[in-house]
Amino acid sequence: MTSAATWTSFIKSIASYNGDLSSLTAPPFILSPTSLVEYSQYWSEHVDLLLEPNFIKKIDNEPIELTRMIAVTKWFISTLKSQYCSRNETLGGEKKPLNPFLGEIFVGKWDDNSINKNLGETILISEQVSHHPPITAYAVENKLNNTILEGYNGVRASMSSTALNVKQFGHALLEFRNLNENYLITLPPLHIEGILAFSPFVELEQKSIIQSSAGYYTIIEYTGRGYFSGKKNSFKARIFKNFNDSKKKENALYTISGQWSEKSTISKGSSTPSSSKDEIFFDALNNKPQHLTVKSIDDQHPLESRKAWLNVANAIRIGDYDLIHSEKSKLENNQRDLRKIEEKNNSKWSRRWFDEIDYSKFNNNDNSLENDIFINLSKLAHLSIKNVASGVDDSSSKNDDVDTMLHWRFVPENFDNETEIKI
Ligand SMILES: CCC(=O)OC[C@H](C)CC[C@H]1O[C@H]2C[C@H]3[C@@H]4CC=C5C[C@@H](O)CC[C@]5(C)[C@H]4CC[C@]3(C)[C@H]2[C@@H]1C
Repeated sequence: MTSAATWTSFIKSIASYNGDLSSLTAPPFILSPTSLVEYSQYWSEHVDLLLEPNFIKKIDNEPIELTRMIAVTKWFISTLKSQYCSRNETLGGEKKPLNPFLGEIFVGKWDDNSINKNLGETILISEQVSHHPPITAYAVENKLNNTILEGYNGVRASMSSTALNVKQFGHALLEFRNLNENYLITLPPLHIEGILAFSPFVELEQKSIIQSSAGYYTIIEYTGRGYFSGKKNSFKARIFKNFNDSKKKENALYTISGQWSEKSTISKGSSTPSSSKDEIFFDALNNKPQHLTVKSIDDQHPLESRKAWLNVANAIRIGDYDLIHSEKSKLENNQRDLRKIEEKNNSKWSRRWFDEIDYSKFNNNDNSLENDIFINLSKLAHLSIKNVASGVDDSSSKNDDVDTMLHWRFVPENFDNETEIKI
């Protein structure tokens, strides 16, 4: 069967599809040899921008916290091309990632000489903390500058007539511990366009926010081709003094607009910057991503993603469907056996470097609440702390049918005490 015919039959098979993406058996040519647990690296392919707020000096008539919020917004915009376009660049289009098994890990580092900015070593720690539903937790840590980004991500998907709609769950927390300043970052919904046209690609939609502990609040609105801007991967970001000011666009202190996969410009105030006369904010075409260094497969632990999936990834690369199926089945059967043993022993897989924190246990008079940066930043941004889709505000009716408040948190001492896995 030609791949176009296979693709058409595949599209028919998912027409009435809703829910867990991993249950899809996609044809081999749409499969990526990379596991979803590796996608955490896309948060830090511009390490210099991630760490920049540590080096900002106060400029005249502007609070330094505002200058830092502009820098954090620039770093966040710089992550989007890697997050959502890297498969187009390397594989010719969006692909279906390998579905990580419970406990699958991915570690790597951006060492000094790769970015030669005397920033010190930055490490990536990523762990599949849940298989049903798939949830990846991650941390990016730079000890020299006492800076850490941690977060987790889960997705829920549904098919419309022409696109796959994806809601993201989770959030990211960026902590500058030398500055005693931190940020909450929410994740935008997205949809996969071009599925019927047999060349799928991601387009972001609606909005995501960045909330600073200093009060500053950035809202980023996404549009794509066919919207008023007409260009794919478009966005408009507005930086406000705080959440309440964001109710009126004219309160914006800065406005940034353009394409997150190409160029964007920035101007003071609430007017939309023009690409001609205003200052370039970020140019994704001329800022190549900094790729992290990963140990060779021989030096990897069996739980490390590229070692665990090696045979499946090689089968995908040669497009041998039967071999993909047989190698994948070996790995999945091994996982099923592990779960059966755990069930028999009434034990469960222990997460290595992350803990699931139940925030519903904290009540308002519990003193451990005020030091939790997620609680404080969510309050400033008026965001729900329930397990609703990322960025849902605390007054939304979407909260009514969700009660749980379970969020994954990095446990640095677990990683510091790690003996088996080397970066
Ligand atoms: C639905 C039919 C089907 O399987 O078609 C295959 C198509 C390639 C579309 C489905 C897959 O598209 C992939 C895109 C993936 C997202 C890309 C980037 C990110 C950001 C990262 O920080 C977190 C994960 C996330 C949201 C990926 C989640 C999984 C996505 C949607 C893949 C789809 C299975």
